[in-house]
This record gives sequence, C-alpha cells and structure tokens, in this order.
Amino acid sequence: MTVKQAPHQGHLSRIRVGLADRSYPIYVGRQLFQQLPQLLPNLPKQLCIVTNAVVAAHYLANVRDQLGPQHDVLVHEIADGEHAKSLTTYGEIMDSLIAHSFNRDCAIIALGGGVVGDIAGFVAATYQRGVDFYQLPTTLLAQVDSSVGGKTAINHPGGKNLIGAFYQPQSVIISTDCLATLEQRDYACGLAEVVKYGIIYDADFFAWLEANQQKLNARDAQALNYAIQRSCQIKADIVAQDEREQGLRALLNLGHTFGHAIEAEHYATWRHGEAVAAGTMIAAEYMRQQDQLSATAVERIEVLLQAFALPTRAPRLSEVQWQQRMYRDKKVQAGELRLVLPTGIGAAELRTVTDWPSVWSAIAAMTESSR
Ligand SMILES: NC(=O)c1ccc[n+]([C@@H]2O[C@H](COP(=O)([O-])OP(=O)(O)OC[C@H]3O[C@@H](n4cnc5c(N)ncnc54)[C@H](O)[C@@H]3O)[C@@H](O)[C@H]2O)c1
Ligand SMILES: O=C(O)C(=O)C[C@@H](O)[C@H](O)[C@H](O)COP(=O)(O)O
Ligand SMILES: [Zn+2]
Repeated sequence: MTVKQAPHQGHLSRIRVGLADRSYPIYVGRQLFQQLPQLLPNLPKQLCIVTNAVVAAHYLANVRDQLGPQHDVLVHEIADGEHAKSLTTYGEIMDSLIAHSFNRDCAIIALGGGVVGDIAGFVAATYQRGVDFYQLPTTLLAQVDSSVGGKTAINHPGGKNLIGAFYQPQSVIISTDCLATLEQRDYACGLAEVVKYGIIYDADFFAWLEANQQKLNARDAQALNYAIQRSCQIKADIVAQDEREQGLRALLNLGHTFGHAIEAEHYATWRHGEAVAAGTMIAAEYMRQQDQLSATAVERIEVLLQAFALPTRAPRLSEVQWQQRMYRDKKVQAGELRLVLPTGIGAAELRTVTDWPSVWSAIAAMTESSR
C-alpha cells in the first residue's frame, strides 16, 4: 500500500487491485470529493451520475461542482432501498442514457451505497457493451466491500443478484467523511462485512476488531480508516487471485447463502449486512455441530456481531422456503449446495454439502426464539 500526502487533507492511501490491464486504484481518505479533478483527471465529456435522493441531498452538489462545467452531466436518481435494484430501474437508467444520446465514450459514476453501486455497475457493464465506470461509495458497506471487485447485479423476484456481470471500475474513491451522515443501522451493516474479512482471512484483524469495537461504534476516524483500508486490501488480494469466483473468492460469500435467502423473503425488513450477520452465525453453528469449529470461536463471532448491534438469529422461514432460496444460490453446482464454512477464526473453506438435515439443524438452532 502506498501512502501519499495530500496537502491540507491528511493522508490519502492508495490500494491497488491488481488485474493486469484492468487494474485500478482504491483511494481512501477524508474529503476526497474535493479532490476529484486530481483523482480522476481523464474523465470523458459525457458523465452519468447514478445516485438516490438521500445521498444526493448530502453530496451531489459538491461532486457536480468538482467535476466542473466542461462535462455534460446527467444525474439519474433511483429510488432508495433494495427494491430499486431491479430490472425496472435498470431499464429506466438505460432509457435515460439513450434519450440523452450518451455515446460509448461516456462514463457512469455511482454515488451511493451498495444498491446504487451494483445497479450502476451493471448499467456500465452493458450500456453499448460496456462503458467506463467509477465508484464513489458513501455507505460503510460500499466502502469496505461492494465498490471493490467488480461484482455488479440487479435482483430478480426469484433471488438476489441473479442478473449481473463481473465488471471492474476504473477507480474507487472512498471519502470516509461521508460516513458521518449514515444512519446507525446502515453503519452496522457495513461492520458485518468487515467482521467477515476477519473470519475468513485474517485472525489478527478479527482480534483487532474485538479490541477496537468501542472505537468503531463511536466512528473513531482513525479506527475506521484502518478498518476500511484493511478490508479493501483483503478484498483486493482475493479478487486479484480469483476475479471470477472459481474458488478463493467464494470465501467472500460467508453467510450469504443463508443471508440472501433471508433478504429475498424479507427485503422490506432485513438489510443485507443484517442478513449476512445472521447467516454467518448459521455457517458457524453448522461447523460447531460437525465438531469442526470450537464453541469458543462461535461465541467470539457472536459476541463481536452483537457488539456491533447486528442480529445473530435468523427470522422464521419454512424449511421449503430455505431450501428453495438456497438452492438458487450462484455457488450451487450440479444441483448441489456449496457453502462457505469457517474452519477457525481467520480461515474458511468452500465445501459441497449434501446432508440437508445437518444444514437444517444449524438453521433451526440459529433461528429467532429457538433458544
Ligand atoms: N457488489 C458487491 O460485491 C456487493 C458486496 C456487498 C453488498 N452488495 C450489495 O449492496 C447492497 C447493500 O448496500 P448498502 O448496505 O450500502 O445499502 P444501500 O445502498 O441501500 O444504502 C443504505 C442506506 O443508506 C443511505 N445512504 C447511502 N449513503 C449515505 C450517506 N453517506 N449518508 C446517509 N445515508 C446514506 C441509502 O440511501 C440507503 O437508504 C445490497 O444490494 C447488496 O447485495 C454488493
Ligand atoms: O465480492 C464478492 O465476491 C462477494 O461475494 C461480496 C459479497 O459481500 C456481496 O454481497 C456479493 O454481492 C454477493 O455476491 P453473490 O455472487 O452471492 O450475488
Ligand atoms: Zn455481502
């Protein structure tokens, strides 16, 4: 990681996602939207900013000002919330680009959380077979996870992220001061994905999170900056080794086979990070029941998630609902479930699981009001 000094604005860190001719930088620092002209010097004339009203109210004017009058800027605001990550919204953005005669040398800028980033990225991947794409993530979850790595997607009534593409951005600009306006519940969702990195990849980071939970809950700038940088570095390392999820990258899906089932049944009430937290507990409990993860490790995971005010129990779904949702997961191969399972703190494996009753037993143990 190279660290450069940016005058008057503290440190600017640069993390590289190494993907040959598709490599790109992730910049992390404060007040980075003020530095857009320096960080993004080669933007084309036509720019489409995809955002939503909540984010626009806080950050759009500044971003537009910084881009300057030399660009034709089209702003497309989508509705707020997971339901906006839909084919309908995707079609509306496409209609807008076409109506405004956007050419193949335009660029799409995602200004918002994971919902905005995922749909804007899928638009960029598919408009005129692919146009440049920049990520300006404004939630913690987007800053530590969704803006990095090139998974773009929209949901289908049949399940989460079922339509999408791997499509890398040109760069990611993480302005950490955006987190000051984020609601507590959304902030906690980001911490769920941060905890994930500790569980799957980095025991020392997990221990650091345990030791710094109060600072993180208080949004201490230094602690947050480290948590964001470490998370992005881990994701960049993994993506650089396995961009299209042939193996290692699947570990980033810890808790997601369960979590996506919860979300798809309860979009209105469960957020992604919350569902991932509850799903992570099911994966951990499954391994405990198999005698492949200690009760102490399960407890450490639960205590940390709870310290970040995240749910550790799943809502009640029927066994059929669980099965139908989980068998639509993109990791399913030849009709068989593949789950990311923690083997310790700092290590996880992708395993084919054929014994549904054992999976059901873990789900039952980790469902609300079951203890
Ligand atoms: N592509 C990936 O690799 C990846 C990784 C993880 C999650 N995801 C996806 O990301 C989505 C969840 O992302 P999310 O948690 O950011 O949710 P989100 O995009 O819905 O944002 C959460 C809420 O915060 C608001 N918001 C955004 N920035 C704000 C700010 N700075 N201040 C105040 N409010 C702000 C939004 O308007 C929204 O109401 C899910 O669809 C999930 O599937 C994708
Ligand atoms: O980047 C990845 O790879 C991930 O799996 C990150 C996840 O946190 C994220 O939620 C992702 O969108 C899930 O991907 P999916 O392939 O299960 O839809
Ligand atoms: Zn996720």
